[in-house]
Amino acid sequence: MVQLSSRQQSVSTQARAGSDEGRIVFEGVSKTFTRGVAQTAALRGVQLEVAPGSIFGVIGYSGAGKSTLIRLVNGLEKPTSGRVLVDGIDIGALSGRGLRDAQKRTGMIFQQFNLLETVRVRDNVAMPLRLDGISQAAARTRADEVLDFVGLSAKADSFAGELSGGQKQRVGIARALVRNPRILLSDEATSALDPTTTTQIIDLLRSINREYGTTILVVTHEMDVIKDLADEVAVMADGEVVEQGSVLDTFLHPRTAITRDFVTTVVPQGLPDRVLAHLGGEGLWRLLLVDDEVTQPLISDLITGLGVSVNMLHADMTEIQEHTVGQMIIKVTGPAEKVTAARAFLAERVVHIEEVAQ
Ligand SMILES: Nc1ncnc2c1ncn2[C@@H]1O[C@H](COP(=O)(O)OP(=O)(O)OP(=O)(O)O)[C@@H](O)[C@H]1O
Repeated sequence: MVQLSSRQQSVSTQARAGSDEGRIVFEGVSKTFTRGVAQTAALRGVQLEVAPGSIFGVIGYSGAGKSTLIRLVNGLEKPTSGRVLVDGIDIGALSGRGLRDAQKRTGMIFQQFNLLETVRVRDNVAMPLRLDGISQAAARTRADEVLDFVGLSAKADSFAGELSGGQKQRVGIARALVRNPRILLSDEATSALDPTTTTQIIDLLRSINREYGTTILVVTHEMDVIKDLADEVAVMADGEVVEQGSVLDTFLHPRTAITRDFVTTVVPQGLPDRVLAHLGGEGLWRLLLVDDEVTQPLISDLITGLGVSVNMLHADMTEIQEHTVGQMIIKVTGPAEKVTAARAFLAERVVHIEEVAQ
C-alpha cells in the first residue's frame, strides 16, 4: 500500500487528540431554507462534537437533515444561526479564497459517486489538483498514488463510465483523498452498493482512518453501516439530534423509540405476534450479553441451579466495535418464587435484561 504523504504519515490519532486539526464542532446550529414564503427548518439547534481521528456516524430517516448537516462542514451551506467549527475555524464565516482554502482540507464522497463518466479515472482523481493550478504531470502522479492506495491502479486509464459501482466509489474516495484532507465526509456513500461491495468500501474507509488518522463523518440511513464503521453515533429526527453516544452503548441501551427502530434493523428485538400470542407474559425476557457473558453456560445454570424450565425462542450474535454482542429471548417457567429468583440471577450475569413487549 502506497504512503499518502509525509504530512499524513506524521499525523496520528493520538497526536491530534489535543489539537483542533480534524475536529468538527456544531455549536447550536440551525439551518432554515426559505423558498418564497415557504420555510423549512432542516436543522434545529444541533450540538455535536466530532473528535479528531474518530469515525462519527449520523443516522436518520429521509428528510432528517443529514445532508444539510454534512454540507455545512465543507461550506456548501451556511448556518442560519450557530457556528460550525472545522479545524477550529468558523467555516460559515469564510468566503472567497478563505473558504476555498478551508474546503481543500475536507474531502467528500457521495451516493452517486459524482464522477465525470467520459473522463479517464486518473484524470477524475487528478481533477481537484488541476483546479488548484497544479501541473497535469504532478497531478497525475499524485492521482496514481491514491489510486494505488484504493486498489484501482489497473483502471487508471479506463473511462469512469466503464467501472462497476464499487469501483466508482473507490475512484470517488481516491479523488476525495487526493489533496490529503484531514476530514472525509461521506454522504450515503454505500447506499447504492450491494452488501459485499458495501463491506469492501467500509473496510477501505476504516483503513484510511486507521492509517492516516483521518476524521470521517458519515451520514447514512443504514444502521448496519453505523455498526460496522462508526465509533460514535448521533441519531437525527426532524432536524434535531435526539440521541448520541458510543455505537456499542447505543446498540445495548437505545433511549428513544427512533433509535430502537434503527437498532432493530440490525438486532431484531421482538418475536412474531403469532408466537407471542401463545406465550404468557411472565418470565418472557430479552437478554443482552457482551464478550465473556456470551460464552457462559447461562441456560444450563438456570435449569440445574434454579430448577426452572427454559424455552429458548431466539438467539443471535453480532460484532459491534470489536465487541461480541449476543441476544437471547427466553421463556422461563416454574413456581413464581423460582421465576423471580431466575430473573435476579440473570440480572447479575448479563448486561441487560428486559421484559419482551407484548
Ligand atoms: N436547498 C434546499 N432548499 C429547500 N429545502 C431544502 C433544501 N435542502 C434540503 N431541504 C429540506 O431540508 C430538509 C432536510 O433535508 P436533507 O436533505 O438535509 O435531509 P436528509 O436527512 O439528508 O434526507 P435524504 O436522506 O432524503 O437526503 C428536508 O425537508 C428538505 O426538503
